[in-house]
Amino acid sequence: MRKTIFDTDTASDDAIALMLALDYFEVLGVTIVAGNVKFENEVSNALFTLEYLSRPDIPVYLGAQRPLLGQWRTVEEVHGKNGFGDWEYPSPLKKPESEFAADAIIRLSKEYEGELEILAVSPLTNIALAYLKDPKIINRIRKIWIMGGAFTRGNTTEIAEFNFWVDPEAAQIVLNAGFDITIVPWEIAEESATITDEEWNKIEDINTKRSEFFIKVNRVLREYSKSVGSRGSVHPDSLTVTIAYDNSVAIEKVSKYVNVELCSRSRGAMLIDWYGLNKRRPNAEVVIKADSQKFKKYLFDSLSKA
Ligand SMILES: O=c1[nH]cnc2c1ncn2[C@@H]1O[C@H](CO)[C@@H](O)[C@H]1O
Repeated sequence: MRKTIFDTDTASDDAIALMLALDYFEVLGVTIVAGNVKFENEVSNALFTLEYLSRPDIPVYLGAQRPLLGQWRTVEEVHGKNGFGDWEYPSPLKKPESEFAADAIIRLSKEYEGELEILAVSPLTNIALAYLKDPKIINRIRKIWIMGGAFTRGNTTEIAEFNFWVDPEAAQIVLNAGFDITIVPWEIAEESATITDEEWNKIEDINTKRSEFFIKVNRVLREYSKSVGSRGSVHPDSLTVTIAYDNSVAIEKVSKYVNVELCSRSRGAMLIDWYGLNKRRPNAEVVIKADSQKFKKYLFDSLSKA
């Protein structure tokens, strides 16, 4: 099995993405970063998810509790107060590790040199810190799969997607470091990874421990997504993990030089040099079309497991 680290600001869809990652990969660690909701809620959500899915053996490492430089806001309106749709789940017994997330990423990249992949469904602060401490890490990490960026329809500002918006400095550092990167932008998820009412009802009917988990953690996400005009709950992190596992889910991709804007109103905007105007080598593959049916088949298969 391919070896991965799951880097997450654990709320709603992050937890479903973690469930998929546990099915598809050997997850060597879960690293927590500031983003969606209060840090302590993200930690608790990750610990609980691992217990709920009977994987308390997987270590959880605490990472950056704020972005490198900027101010950010958490988005409880999107995921519920605790990030898990206000579900008052029992407190997890499992505890996090004492090693700092960025140090764990560096150590694991040495132990599994050339093999380790990172599933980055969160702001990129932890990965930027790991790179700043040990720049040679770029030669040891096989691949980083990033959920981030919007082409034009920002979900956090007019132009910015949440993960890039929370820590655009970190995103810029990671994108320009020299890693092998694939980016799954926001609009691709909205197009291909939105769970409609009909699909939501089908998930309710599956009636497994996993489907019950899906419904509970995503309840507020669904209401929020519909209130801003999406056709249902949007699952960008789950789509990213599925594309990492089966690249044929990404139907169209382009290799381009990608950067992130750091300034004022357009802070966090994804800048794609479509026409090679900068004469810079492509630093990322960007997914521009995904196979919705194939993604949903993977999701439903996983939710149907006992
Ligand atoms: O409005 C939202 N819908 C879905 N995900 C969101 C939203 N706001 C923040 N996130 C979080 O940021 C990424 C997507 O931009 C996802 O990683 C999700 O965890």
